[in-house]
Amino acid sequence: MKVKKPRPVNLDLQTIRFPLPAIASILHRVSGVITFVSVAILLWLLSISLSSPEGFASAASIADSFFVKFILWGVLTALFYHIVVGVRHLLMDMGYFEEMETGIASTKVSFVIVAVLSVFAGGLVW
Ligand code: HEM
Repeated sequence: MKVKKPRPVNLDLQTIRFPLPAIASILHRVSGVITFVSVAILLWLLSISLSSPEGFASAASIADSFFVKFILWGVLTALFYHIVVGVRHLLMDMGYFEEMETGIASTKVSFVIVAVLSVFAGGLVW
């Protein structure tokens, strides 16, 4: 079929403005992937720590560096983000927050909850 008038096409990602719920959705997928990868690493660390008293000591020394603590904090923040925004997603599946205004408001509330939990995660790690 031939289109008479060419339709406007904008594939330049740098000029597309995403609404806040769209950004939250993309980050939710990213946080899911981070959680998926980190589960394997955390299980490996757990198995070392449970293997023997020496194993526990070496797992504790691995987790003692600033770099590893920073990664652990990031992993916990990604997990909290995934859970909080995931619950919001499930509420949307039930029919809540489907309009643009409530969608944006619930996204902002989710971000604030995640920020608080992220500070809490920092307290746990350090
Ligand atoms: C080890 C734990 C978890 C892992 C590795 C994980 C991983 C993922 C990944 C990779 C996705 C993206 C799928 C996609 O966008 O195609 C996803 C989606 C989702 N996750 Fe998780 N997840 C975990 C725990 C949870 C928890 C505790 C919740 C609780 C609310 C949750 C809620 C959701 C929801 C609602 C979606 C669908 C989002 C959508 O349809 O766009 N997840 N998860």
